[in-house]
Amino acid sequence: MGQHDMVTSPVNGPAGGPDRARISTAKRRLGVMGGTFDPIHHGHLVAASEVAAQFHLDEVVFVPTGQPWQKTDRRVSPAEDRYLMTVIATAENPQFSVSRIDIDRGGPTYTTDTLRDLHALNPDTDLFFITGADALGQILTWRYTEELFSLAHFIGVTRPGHHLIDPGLPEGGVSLVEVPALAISSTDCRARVAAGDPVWYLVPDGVVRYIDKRELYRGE
Ligand SMILES: Nc1ncnc2c1ncn2[C@@H]1O[C@H](COP(=O)(O)OP(=O)(O)OP(=O)(O)O)[C@@H](O)[C@H]1O
Ligand SMILES: O=C(O)c1ccc[n+]([C@@H]2O[C@H](COP(=O)([O-])O)[C@@H](O)[C@H]2O)c1
Repeated sequence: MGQHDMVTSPVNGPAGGPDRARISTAKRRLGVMGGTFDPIHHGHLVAASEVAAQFHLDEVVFVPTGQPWQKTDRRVSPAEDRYLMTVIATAENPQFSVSRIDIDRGGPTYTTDTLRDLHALNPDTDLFFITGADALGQILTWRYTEELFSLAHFIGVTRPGHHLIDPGLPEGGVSLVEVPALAISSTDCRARVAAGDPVWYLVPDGVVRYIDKRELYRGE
């Protein structure tokens, strides 16, 4: 049996007969939480945790963007800072992991590349790409969408201030899911730090300390 195979509950045979264990070849279910994470905040973490529970995911991998090509109108923190904040934020949850694939690939980050690489690294795995309502609304502007939608099932999650609607993905390609509403954004966190306001409890404690130590977002 391969490492990803799972044994389902045994199916009982006829009364008095032998039990027969039914072996399923169910694929591993990997959630993918892509984001710029500048900084990562509790809105991201709650969305990933809730989707993992609702969709019976085995794991959620957080994938910080390398170069978020649609965010050229703003300063984006170095990838290593965003990566380390993501590692700190997810470290205590054994179901969460972080991947450097988008950072190490170099160049602009396209989710089609992300999902292709994750398939190569994780055979026999179904991918579930998690997006907030705002990102889902923009998905038809992403690159290589003709391949994108065949690589994963997309899960759009509610986000305060944004309407959650299917932007017209191929039939069965997207699920819309309600998650606990946290009106937190990275933009607001950066603005608060720049203004000298606290971000305690908006981001994990370790991320507050990292922002402070690295003097991120000051003077922005
Ligand atoms: N509070 C939230 N609730 C649900 N989903 C969220 C929330 N914040 C972000 N997301 C989703 O998480 C993913 C990554 O988001 P991102 O890293 O760009 O954070 P952000 O808060 O939207 O950042 P910024 O304010 O800098 O644009 C996107 O799919 C986004 O829609
Ligand atoms: O593939 C694309 O062209 C594309 C364009 C914009 C955003 N994305 C992905 O969407 C996720 C959220 O991005 P962002 O910019 O809202 O942090 C992240 O994984 C990005 O790589 C992907």
